[in-house]
Amino acid sequence: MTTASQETPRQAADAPPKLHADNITVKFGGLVAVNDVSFTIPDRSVVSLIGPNGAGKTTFFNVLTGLYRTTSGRVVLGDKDITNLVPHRIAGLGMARTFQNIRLFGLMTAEENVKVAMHSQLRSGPFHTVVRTRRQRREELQAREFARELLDFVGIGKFADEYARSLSYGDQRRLEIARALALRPSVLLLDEPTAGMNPQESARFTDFVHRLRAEKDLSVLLIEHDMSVVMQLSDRITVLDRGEKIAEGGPDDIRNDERVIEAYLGKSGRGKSA
Ligand SMILES: Nc1ncnc2c1ncn2[C@@H]1O[C@H](COP(=O)(O)OP(=O)(O)OP(=O)(O)O)[C@@H](O)[C@H]1O
Repeated sequence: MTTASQETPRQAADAPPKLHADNITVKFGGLVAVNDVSFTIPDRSVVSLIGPNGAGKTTFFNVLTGLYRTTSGRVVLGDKDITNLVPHRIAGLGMARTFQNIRLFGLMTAEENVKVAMHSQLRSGPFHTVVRTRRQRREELQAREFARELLDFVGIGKFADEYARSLSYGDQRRLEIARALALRPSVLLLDEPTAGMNPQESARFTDFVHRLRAEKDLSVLLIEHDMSVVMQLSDRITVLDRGEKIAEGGPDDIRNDERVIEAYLGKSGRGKSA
């Protein structure tokens, strides 16, 4: 049997879709931020969304996670139509995300941050919060164990009792991922996960995503500006420019695609930032 870790990128890219977005258009007044973009995330694959500044990547991401509404088009997760559902419903159905700007509770410990994320999934209701029942105590214990397991998995188990704000930048990013994993997602969306990391942290992060994919049964969608991270991690890359999908393929196809080179460098070769 082939495990996820043994799959070649090509096999992973050909797996059945875990998520598909069909003909997504998003308009802000007169501005078309995303124009008729279709896209799939194959099961247990790493897919990256790249493009110059203002290409529409974040807008597209926000539509997938329910933060923005589509003007038209459809998003399907597994076999469920999730178009324009509210973010917590989409998260509950198996799509978790991290944010470009870290969103942690600085004055809570790392473990507490993960447990807060888990809270929506605990079964005990308000009654059990007032009257501590055996079920509630059991759930708390399980939540604690699962939080510790996730912190170990992302490599910051030894900081479980530290305040989130006292962690290094790279470790805060790891904590964000632990919080997202607490939702037991089938699709994990990472918005510029290496932003602000130094080269060593980025390299460690790349290894970590390889492990994530090998050991957790999930697909990853990445918005990332660091091309070496994108090229090392992605089974498939989708390129947006000015709201349009201009290319899609494996790292080698994208590296050599004329339209992509032009979108990044401009016809005259004057650099646009990635
Ligand atoms: N809430 C909003 N209201 C109005 N315009 C918006 C909104 N969000 C994004 N836009 C516009 O939509 C376009 C696409 O922006 P978006 O942030 O999705 O691009 P991006 O590819 O993520 O860029 P970056 O790499 O700089 O983050 C831009 O012209 C942007 O100004």
